[in-house]
Formats: sequence, structure tokens, C-alpha cells
Amino acid sequence: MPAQLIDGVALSKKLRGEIAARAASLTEKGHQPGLAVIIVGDDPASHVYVRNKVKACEDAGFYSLKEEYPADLSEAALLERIAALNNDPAIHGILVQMPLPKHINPHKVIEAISTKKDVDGYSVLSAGELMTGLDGFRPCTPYGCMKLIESTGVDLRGKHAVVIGRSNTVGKPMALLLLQANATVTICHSATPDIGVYTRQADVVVAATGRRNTLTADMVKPGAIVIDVGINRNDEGKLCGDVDFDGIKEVASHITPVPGGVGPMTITMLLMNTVEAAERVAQQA
Ligand SMILES: Nc1nc(=O)c2c([nH]1)NC[C@@H]1CN(c3ccc(C(=O)N[C@@H](CCC(=O)O)C(=O)O)cc3)C=[N+]21
Ligand SMILES: [Mg+2]
Repeated sequence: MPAQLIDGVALSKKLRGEIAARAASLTEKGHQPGLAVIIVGDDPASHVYVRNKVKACEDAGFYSLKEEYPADLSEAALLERIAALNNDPAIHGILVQMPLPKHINPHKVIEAISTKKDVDGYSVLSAGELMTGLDGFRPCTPYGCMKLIESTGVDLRGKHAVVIGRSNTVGKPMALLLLQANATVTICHSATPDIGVYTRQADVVVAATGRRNTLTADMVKPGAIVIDVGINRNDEGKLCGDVDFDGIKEVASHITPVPGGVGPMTITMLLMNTVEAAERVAQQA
């Protein structure tokens, strides 16, 4: 029996409706949520993502500020812009689109963003809050993956979850969120000799390697939930994920498509973190 599709567009639509209602109520009280997105350089894919983020903000009733800079912007100038946005009361969230040009140190840039406005959840403090179970902003992609898993109605307690990939933005925070939901968690990565040994025992697999066909049907336990974080292009230039969707959909119980799975949810959780940031400010006013 083929797997059920986990529809990230439909779930996003539902959540964005709830976010828009929270934004409207904040706006009424004079605290319209505001997100600043900074993009440096002219990477076409990055510009597409940023355009989608700005549009999502506007659709949710946020104030949206997009700042575009040429690739030769100095690190000092970027840090200065972040300092100004940290002090701007109309802005509740600051996102600096990655990757940055090579002459700019991304760690320095991320740490310059006020923790109260770190809606990407990329800073060392946000990472520490996640690790220790404190309130803070969760990185949007793994946070969105958790919502997609929750939407299946399957309780993670005691389940075996396997994360493939160990990046600071996806794999590592993903593993911590699954652990917080009481799953038994395994992290596989490029030095794992045989990933299938682990994934064949998994009730949930999250693939986040940035490589096509990281996960194939023979590596999946029948009835597993498969979440595909990858955004790759196949030989025909078509968007595809890290998993062999056509093969795995015959084995898994639930699977996310690419596009239309994790991608839209990443943007939705960015909106969620930003509305949350604005609510925290409003509560203190
Ligand atoms: N500071 C920072 N924060 C980020 O969150 C961040 C970043 N830098 N740099 C790049 C990655 C990538 N990312 C995506 C967001 C949405 C889609 C998305 O909406 N994807 C659509 C398809 C889009 C298309 O057609 O290309 C989908 O999967 O359905 C994809 C990728 C956020 N990132
Ligand atoms: Mg890896």
C-alpha cells in the first residue's frame, strides 16, 4: 500500500492562518510583527528563497524589510546594519540569508544578532537553549520537520528516529528536538559505513545530507515515516530531495514530497518564530 503524503503546503496554509490571526491581534495593539531579511550578493537561488520569505511575511500581515547588498559589502558594514536593526523597535526578527560571501565570517554575523531577534535560531545561545530545554528560537527547518511528524498523529515516545546529516542548521538541532519528544535518536553521517543498518530499524527517518538517493527503499522499514529535507536537482534539472521518493512511497507509511514538504514549513516556522518574538515584546510593553 502506498504511503500517505505529508503535505507541507496544506499544513503551512493552516499554520500561516493561525499566525496571521496572531499578527492581526498584535497589530491592533501597536505591535505589528516585523521581519528584516538581509541578502548579500547575487546567488539566484538565495534570491528566490528571500523573495518567498518576504511574500510569506506580507501575506501574514507582517511588516517586511528586505535589504539587498552587493557581494563586496564589508563585514563591518554588515555588522553595523545588524546593530541598527537590533535597536529598531519595528523589527522583531532578523534573518541574514546564508551562505555569505567568503570574506564575511558567518559566525560573527550570527552572534551580532540580538538573541531576542534570532528567529533563525542559529546563534550559540539559541543552540544552547535548545540543548538544555530552555525557551528560545528553534531553527526553522528542524522545527518544521517536527510539525510535519506531529501532523501524522504518531507519538514519538519510545520510537527510534534516525537523522542522516549533522549540520548545525538541520541535523544536530533535529536530533535534539526528536530527543526532546522522547524518541531514541541515532545520528548517521558521511563517516557512517552503512547507513542502512540504522535506517532499517527506524520508525522515523529524517534525511538531510544534500545528496540525492541518500535513502532508498531497501533502507526503509515498512511503515516508517520519512522526512526529506534535501533540495537538489536531478539530471533533468528537476527539483528533488535526498530520498528516492518513488521507491520509498511503496514502503513507508508517510512521506514528505520535494517540493511541497519541508521547504514551505521552513518559511512557516520563520513566521512562527517572528510572531512569537513580537508577542514577547508586546507582553513586556
Ligand atoms: N539564514 C538562513 N536561514 C534559512 O532558513 C536559510 C538560509 N539562510 N539559506 C538557505 C536555506 C534554504 N532555505 C529554504 C527555504 C524554503 C525553501 C522552499 O520553500 N522550498 C520549496 C521549493 C522552492 C523552489 O521551487 O525552489 C519547496 O520545497 O517546496 C527552500 C529552502 C532556507 N534557508
Ligand atoms: Mg553529513
